[in-house]
Amino acid sequence: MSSNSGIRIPSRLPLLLTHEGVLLPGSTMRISVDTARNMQLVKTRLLKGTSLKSTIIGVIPNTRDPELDTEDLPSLHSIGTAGLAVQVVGSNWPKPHYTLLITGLCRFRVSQLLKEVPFPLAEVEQLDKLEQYTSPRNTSEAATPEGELGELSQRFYQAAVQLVGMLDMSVPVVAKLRRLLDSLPKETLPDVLASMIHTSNKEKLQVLDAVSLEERFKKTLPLLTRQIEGLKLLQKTRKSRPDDDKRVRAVGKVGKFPGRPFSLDEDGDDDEDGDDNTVLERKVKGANMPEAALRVCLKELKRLKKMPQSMPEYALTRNYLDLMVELPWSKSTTDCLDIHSARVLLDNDHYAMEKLKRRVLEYLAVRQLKSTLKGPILCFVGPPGVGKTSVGRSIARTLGREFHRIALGGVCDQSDIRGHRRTYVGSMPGRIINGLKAVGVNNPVFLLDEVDKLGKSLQGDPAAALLEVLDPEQNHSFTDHYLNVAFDLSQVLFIATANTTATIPPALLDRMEVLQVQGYTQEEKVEIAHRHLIPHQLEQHGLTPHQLQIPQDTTLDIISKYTREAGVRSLERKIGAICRAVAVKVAEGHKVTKSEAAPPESGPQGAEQGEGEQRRRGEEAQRVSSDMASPPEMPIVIDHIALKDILGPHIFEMEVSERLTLPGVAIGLAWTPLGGEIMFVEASRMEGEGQLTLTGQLGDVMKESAHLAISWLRSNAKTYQLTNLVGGLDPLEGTDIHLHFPAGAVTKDGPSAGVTMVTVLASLFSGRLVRSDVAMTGEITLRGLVLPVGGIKDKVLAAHRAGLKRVIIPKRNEKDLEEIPANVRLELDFVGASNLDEVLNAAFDGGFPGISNPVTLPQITSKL
Ligand SMILES: Nc1ncnc2c1ncn2[C@@H]1O[C@H](COP(=O)(O)OP(=O)(O)OP(=O)(O)O)[C@@H](O)[C@H]1O
Repeated sequence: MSSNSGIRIPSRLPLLLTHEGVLLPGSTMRISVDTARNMQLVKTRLLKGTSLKSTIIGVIPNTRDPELDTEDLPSLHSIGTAGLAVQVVGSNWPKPHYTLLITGLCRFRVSQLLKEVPFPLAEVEQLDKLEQYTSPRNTSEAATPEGELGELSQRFYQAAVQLVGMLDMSVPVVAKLRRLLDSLPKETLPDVLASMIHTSNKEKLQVLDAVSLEERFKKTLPLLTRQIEGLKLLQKTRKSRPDDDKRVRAVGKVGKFPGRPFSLDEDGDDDEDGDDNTVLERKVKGANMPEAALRVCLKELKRLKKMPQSMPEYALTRNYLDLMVELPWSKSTTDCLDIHSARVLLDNDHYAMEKLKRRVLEYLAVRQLKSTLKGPILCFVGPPGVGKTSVGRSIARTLGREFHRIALGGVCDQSDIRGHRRTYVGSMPGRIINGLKAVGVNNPVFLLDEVDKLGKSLQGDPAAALLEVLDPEQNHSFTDHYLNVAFDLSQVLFIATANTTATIPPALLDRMEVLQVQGYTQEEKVEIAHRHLIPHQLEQHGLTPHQLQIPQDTTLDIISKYTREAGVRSLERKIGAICRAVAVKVAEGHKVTKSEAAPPESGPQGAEQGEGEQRRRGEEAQRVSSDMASPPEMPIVIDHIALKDILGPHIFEMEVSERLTLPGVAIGLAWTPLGGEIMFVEASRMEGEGQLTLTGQLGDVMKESAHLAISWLRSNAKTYQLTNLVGGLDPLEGTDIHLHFPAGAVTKDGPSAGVTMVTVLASLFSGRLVRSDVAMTGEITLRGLVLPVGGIKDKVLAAHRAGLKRVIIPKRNEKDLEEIPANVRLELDFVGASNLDEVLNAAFDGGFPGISNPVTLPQITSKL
C-alpha cells in the first residue's frame, strides 16, 4: 500500500538491525545499541546529523540468532519501520553502548541495499500513509472504510473499546485512553494495539509484515480477543477470591497493563511463576520438617506469594525457602557398624597410632551398643601431618556416614558458625547449616578442624557459638541466626582436631575428650611411607611400582636429610616431587639421570643395597653411554644420587657434634605444637658487674628458671669448684653472663629448660665440655631437685631423630617412657634424674663430681 500523499520519509534510510523486539508504527521503544554497525550508525548519523531528516532511521528486526551474529550483514528482513530517534543516551558500563528511544512512524520496504559498511544504507519505499496530524479527529469525521475492511475495522475498534473498559485503572485514565482511541485514525489501531497488548515478537513480526490493512486487521483481531478473554478470566478469579493484594498481583501478571502500557513486549518468561510457588509449597510440605519450621516456612511462602518479583526481598525469601526445603530435616543414613571391620579398616588406613585407634574403637563399640549415645566429643590433639584428619575420615567410613570437614582456622566471627540474621544484606547460614545442606543427611561426621586456631574479634567469639553446637544437652535445638528455627544436631557426630590444647578456650576443651596423637619415629615414618604415602603418590601421578621404586634406605634419607617434622606431610610432598621427576622421564622415554644409573655411593645405606644392585647399576651406566635415547629401564630405582639430583642438596645435616666443641653449650629438649625439638642452649661470660642477660624471646617462667639455675650454681660453686673470671668462687663476681636460646625469632616459655641451663652454666664455669650425644629436659628447684615435665614422648623422639644417644629426664617422668616405641627405647640411654647432681654426672664425660665437704676446716693442733 504505497502512498503518494501526506508526509514522506527520506527515500534513503540508514538501517538499524535490532534483536530486541519489533518496532511497530505508532509505538515507542527503547533499543540498546552495542554492535559495531549500529554504533557507527548512531555516531555518524544521529550524533553528528543536524537536520530532522538525519534523526529518521530504518529499524529492521534482525531475525538471526544473536549468538550467531557475525561481522557480515545478515540477510535483511525486507520490511521495517521508519523511526524517529527521540533520545540517545550513551554509557560505558558494562561496555560502551547507546540506548535509543525511537518512535515508529511508518512501514517501509527495502528496495535496494546501497552500501553495507560502516552501516547498511538502503533505498526504501514507504508503505504506510503518514498524515499531517492537526487536531483530534472525531470518529464521525474519519473516513470509514467500506466493505469488509470497514466491517473489520469497526469490529476491531469495538474490541479495543471493550479492552480499555476492562482495564483495572482509575476512571480518568480510562477516559483518557478512550479519547485517544477515538482520535486515532482507524488504520493505525492494529499497530498501536499490537504493541500495547501482550504479544510475542513473532506475532508482532506478522503484524509488521501485514502490509495490506485488511490483513493487518485480520492478524491483530485474534490477539486482541485473546487479551480480552484473559482479562475476563482474571476478573472471574478476582470475584471468587476478593483478596486485594492477590488481585493486584494477578492483574500485573496476566495483563501487565496497569501502569506500563508501552512496555508490554517481553515474552511470557515468567508465566510459570505461579506454578513455581506451588512447586515450592509442595516441596515445603514434603520436606518433613518439624512443626515449628513448617509454620515459619508456610508464613514466608504466604508473604512470597504476595510480593512482586522485582522486590529485593523476594529473592531473599525465595533463597531462604529453598534452603529450608533442601535441609535434611529427617533424612539420615543408617549406620553399618561392625567393630571387626572397623578395626580392619582403621588398621589398613593408618599405621601405628595404636593408642588412638584403640580409643576410637572403644568409642565406636559403645555407639554400637547404645545408638542414642550422647557425647563424648573426641578431640585429636597433635602435631601437623600425623593423620588426625584422616582418622576422622576413616571413622566416617567405618560408620558408613557422610563426612564433612569444617576448617575453623582463623574463624573469628560468631556468624561464621551461627549465620547472619536475615535482616543483613548478603546474610547467609553458618558453616554448620551449610555443611548439613552439602551432605544432605542429618547424621554426618563433622570434623571441626583446627579448633585451637579459632580467633576472636568484635564480631563475637566463635568458640562461644561452638559451645552450643558441641553440647549434647543443647544441640538438639541449635538455632542458626539465618534459619531462625531450631535444627536438631544431636545425630551429628562431631570430632575436633587441634595442634595444642593450650589455645583451646577452657569451656570448649571441657566438652571434649582429648586424645593425644604423638609424632612418629623414623622407623614408623618409613613404614607409613611404604605402606601408604608411596602407593598413594604413585597413583596420584599415574605411575606404577613397575615404573618407580623407592628403597627403604632412600626413604630414610628423605626423612633425615630433607624433612624435620613430627608428622609425614613434608615427607609425602618430597615423595610427590620424586614422582613428578620420574613421571617426566617416563613420559619422555629417557633415562632418569645419568647419575642415577651410576653405581651408588658407598656408605652405610648404600652398602645395604647390596653388591648385586651396584653391579646392575654399573652395567646400566655403560649401556647409558651407548644408547641415550632408549626408553628407561623399568623400574626406575631412586638411590641416594638420584635423590640428590631430584631434591637438591641436603636440607638438614647432623650438626650436633660440631656445635658442642666449646664449654658453655648443651642440648635441651623443647616441646612445640609442631612436635619435639632439640635446642642448643649457649652461655658465655665476660668481665662485668654480675649481670645476667637472657636472649631468645623467653617468657617469664623461663627467665625465672634462669635465675634459679644461677642461684643454685652460686650456692653450690664451692662444691663443684666453679670459679669466676678472676678465680673467685662466686660465679657472678666481676663477671657478666649471657644465656641464649635459639631460634631467636620463636617465643619460648616453660620451666623444662631448667636442667639444661644448669648444665650449660656448669660447663661454662668449669671449662668442661658437655657430652655431645646428650639431651636433657626437666624443671629445677632452688634446692637442686628435678621435677617432672610434659611432652616426654615428642621430646625423646626429637632427640632420637637428631641422632643423640642419651636423654636425661626427670625421674618422675620415667613412667612416660612406656609410650615410646621399643626400638627407640633400645637405641637411647635414659637417665632418670631426681636432683641436679645426677643430671651433671650424666651430662659430662666421666661425671661431674662435687666435693662432699669442700670447706677445709682449719687444722687444729692439739696444744696438749
Ligand atoms: N599413621 C598414618 N598412616 C597412614 N597415613 C598417614 C598416617 N599419618 C598421617 N598419614 C597421612 O599423612 C597425611 C597428612 O595427614 P592429615 O591431613 O590427617 O594430618 P593432620 O594431623 O590432620 O594435620 P593438620 O594438623 O595439619 O590438619 C595424610 O595423607 C595421611 O593419610
